[in-house]
Amino acid sequence: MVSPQRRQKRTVVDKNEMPNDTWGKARDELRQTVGKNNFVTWIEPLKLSSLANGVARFEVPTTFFGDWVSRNYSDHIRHQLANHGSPVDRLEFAVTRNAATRPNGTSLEPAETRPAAPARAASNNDDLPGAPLDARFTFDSFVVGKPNELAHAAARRVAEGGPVTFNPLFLYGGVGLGKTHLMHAIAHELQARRPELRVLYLSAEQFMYRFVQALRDRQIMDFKGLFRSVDVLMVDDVQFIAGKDSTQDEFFHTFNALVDQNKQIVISADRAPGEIKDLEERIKSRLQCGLVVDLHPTDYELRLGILQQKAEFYRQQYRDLKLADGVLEFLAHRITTNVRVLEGALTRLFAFASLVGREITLELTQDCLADILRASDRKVTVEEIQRKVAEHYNVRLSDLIGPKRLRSIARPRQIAMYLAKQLTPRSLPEIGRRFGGRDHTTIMHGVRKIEELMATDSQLADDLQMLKRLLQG
Ligand SMILES: Nc1ncnc2c1ncn2[C@@H]1O[C@H](COP(=O)(O)OP(=O)(O)OP(=O)(O)O)[C@@H](O)[C@H]1O
Repeated sequence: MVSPQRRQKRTVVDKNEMPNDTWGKARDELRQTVGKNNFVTWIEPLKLSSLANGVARFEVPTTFFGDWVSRNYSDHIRHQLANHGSPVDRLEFAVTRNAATRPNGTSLEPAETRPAAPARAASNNDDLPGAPLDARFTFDSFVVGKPNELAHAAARRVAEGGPVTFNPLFLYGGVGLGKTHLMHAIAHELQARRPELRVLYLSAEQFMYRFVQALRDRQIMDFKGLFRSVDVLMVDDVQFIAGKDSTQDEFFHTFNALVDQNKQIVISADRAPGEIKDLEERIKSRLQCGLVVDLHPTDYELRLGILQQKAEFYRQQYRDLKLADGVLEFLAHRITTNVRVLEGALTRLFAFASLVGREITLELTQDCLADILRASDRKVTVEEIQRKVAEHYNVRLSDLIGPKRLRSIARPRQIAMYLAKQLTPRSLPEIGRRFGGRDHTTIMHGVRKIEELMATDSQLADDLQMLKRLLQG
C-alpha cells in the first residue's frame, strides 16, 4: 500500500510531456531489460496516455495485448517508471483502435481509413509464416453442387471480408472433397478484394512446427505476436494437433486472442469438432461456436461437373485429342471415392491418349484406368462395418457380435446391422450369420429400430452419416 502523503507527492503528468520524458527514459531502459524482440513486440507499441494518481494508463491495440503486457511486464514497467521519478501503483490498459499499432508496428485503423493498399497484394503478408497458395484453387475453378453448396456459400461470405458474422468457419469432410481448395480460394479472394488484410493460411502441422521452433529458439513472444497480428487465420487439417498438448494449448490461446479481436478464423478438419479424438474439450467447444459446415461425399452430378470442367482444361492443352461421348459419364458413375482420384484418373487418361495418339474412347478408358476402376469397385464388407462401429462406440468387437444385451452394446450392434443392410449386398440371413448366428428377424428388427430412431435422434443420424463416410472412403 502507498501512503496518502506519498500519493500526493506524485506528479500528475500530462500525456504530451511524457513520451520525451519519464516514459521515454523508462522505455530506453526496458529495451535493455526485456530484450530486443520482446521490446519491439510488446513495449514499443504501448502508448502512455496519462500518468496520474499512481496510475499509468496505456493505449493498446487489443485486450489480449493489454492482458499479456500486464501479466508479463507490469513489474518491469513499474520499476522503470519509479527509477525515473514516477512511481505508480497500477497500470491500466485501454483498447483504442485508432491510435493503436499492432505488435509489428502496422496500423490497426479500420480498413476504410487505412492508407492505400500496397502495390503487391501479398506484401502485407510477407512476414507471415504461411504456406504457399495453389493458384489453381480459386472460387472460379470450384464446381458447386448439392454436397458442397453450403460450404461454398459460407466460404464466399468469409471471402467478402465484411464484418465477421460467424467465427470460426469450420469446414469438414472426407479426403479430397475440396476443403483445402475452398480455403485457398478464400485467401485468394481476400487478397484481391482487401489487400490490406493480413491473411495467414497454414496447416495445423506447420502451426505446430512453428511453435516448436519458436520454443527452441526462445522466440515465443515473436511467435505469439505474429499470430495475433493477423486479420484472418486459416488452419487446415486441425485434427493433426489432437493429442499434442502444448500445441493445443497454444492454438487455444491464439484462437481466443483472435476471436477477442474480432478477427476471422477458418478451420478445416476431416471430421466434425466433436468427433476429433484427443482434442481438448475446451477446443472442441470453441470450434463449435461458429458455423460448422460439412462437405458431403460427391454425388454423380457434382462428379460429372468437375470432370467436365477439368476435361475442358485438358482439351485446351491437347487440342488434337478427341473425347468420345459417354466417357465422362462413365467415370462419374464408376469413380465415387473422392475428387482427387477423379482428377488423377482424367490426367492419366489424357496423358496416355496423347502418347498413343488415340481418341479417348470407353475402351481406352477401361484399359488405361483398370487399376483405379478396380479399386473403386471395392465393396464394403460386414466385417469392416462391425470393426468401425465397435471402434466408434468403444465396444469390443466380440461383444458387438456376441450375446450381451446391455443397451450400450445392443444399440451399436443394431447400428452395425443397419449399415450392413444399407452398404452391402448381403441378405438378412447372411448378415444374421455374421452377427453370431442371429435369426434374420432379429436383423430386420435392428434395422427398423435404427430407421425409427434416426427420425428423432439427430446425434444418431450424424453418427450414421459419419460412419458411412468413413466406410465408403
Ligand atoms: N468442387 C470441386 N470443384 C473443383 N475441384 C475440386 C472440388 N472439390 C475438390 N476438388 C479438387 O480435388 C482435389 C482435392 O481437393 P482438396 O485438396 O481441397 O481436398 P481436401 O478436402 O482438402 O482433402 P484432404 O483432406 O486430403 O486435405 C483438388 O485438386 C481440388 O481442386
